[in-house]
Amino acid sequence: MSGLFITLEGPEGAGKTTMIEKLAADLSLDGVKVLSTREPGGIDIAEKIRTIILDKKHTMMDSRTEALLYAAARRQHLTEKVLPALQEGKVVLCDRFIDSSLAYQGYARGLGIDEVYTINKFAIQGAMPDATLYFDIDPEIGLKRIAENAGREVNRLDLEKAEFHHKVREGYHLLLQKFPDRIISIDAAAPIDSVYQKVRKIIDGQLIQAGMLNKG
Ligand SMILES: Nc1ncnc2c1ncn2[C@@H]1O[C@H](COP(=O)(O)OP(=O)(O)OP(=O)(O)O)[C@@H](O)[C@H]1O
Ligand SMILES: Cc1cn([C@H]2C[C@H](O)[C@@H](COP(=O)(O)O)O2)c(=O)[nH]c1=O
Repeated sequence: MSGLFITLEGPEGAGKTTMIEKLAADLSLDGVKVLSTREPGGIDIAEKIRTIILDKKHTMMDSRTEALLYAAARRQHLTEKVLPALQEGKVVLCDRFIDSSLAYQGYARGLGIDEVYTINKFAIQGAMPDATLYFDIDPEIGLKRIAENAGREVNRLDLEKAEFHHKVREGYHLLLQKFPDRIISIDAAAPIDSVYQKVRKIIDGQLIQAGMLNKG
């Protein structure tokens, strides 16, 4: 049996981590086997790559180097953690995946969505998510949330100019048009409970469709 691969995407502070934590807890209570993980990271090699990419001192990092490092971290995380969990029939909830590279490196950095997609196709060998929840938020609101979250360390990407963060959002909007069957947009400016209700409804629909949850 193969599991279900769900990715969560969006600009900084959109609420992805908050939603993954709630979902993982509730799905586990419903008897669904869940793996929650994140990119870049989730395993030792990829967490080390994350430290290199997000280090605030690395202001000299070339955009293509950045795109390749994200793709390398993705490859290792996918083969070492995500694919084995899917083979065990688990629901994998992944905080960021290929669409982050397309929006941040492809569009906001200006490398080109199609070029960055090409290197990522090499990295993932067809392992695209079954569904992607995109948390849409004005970057000013997202960055304010992060600034108010004492536990969240500020990283190199957070420190980019406001224009960059607006381009990230624009990039995601282009991806909604490019992948309309896979990416579902959610208004992330709404209160946490209302965002979560929408998320749960979408995930339940996916689980029922995949025969992994019986409801009512
Ligand atoms: N819908 C919401 N309304 C208000 N605050 C929220 C909402 N969702 C999350 N938050 C708060 O915003 C902050 C950022 O949320 P979270 O860490 O979940 O975002 P994120 O998308 O994972 O961010 P990043 O990817 O940049 O780390 C947290 O303090 C969280 O409690
Ligand atoms: C996977 C991926 C991530 N990014 C950026 C997005 C964020 O600014 C950071 C990750 O930090 P978070 O707190 O875990 O969200 O990295 C990117 O630019 N490209 C990618 O492929």
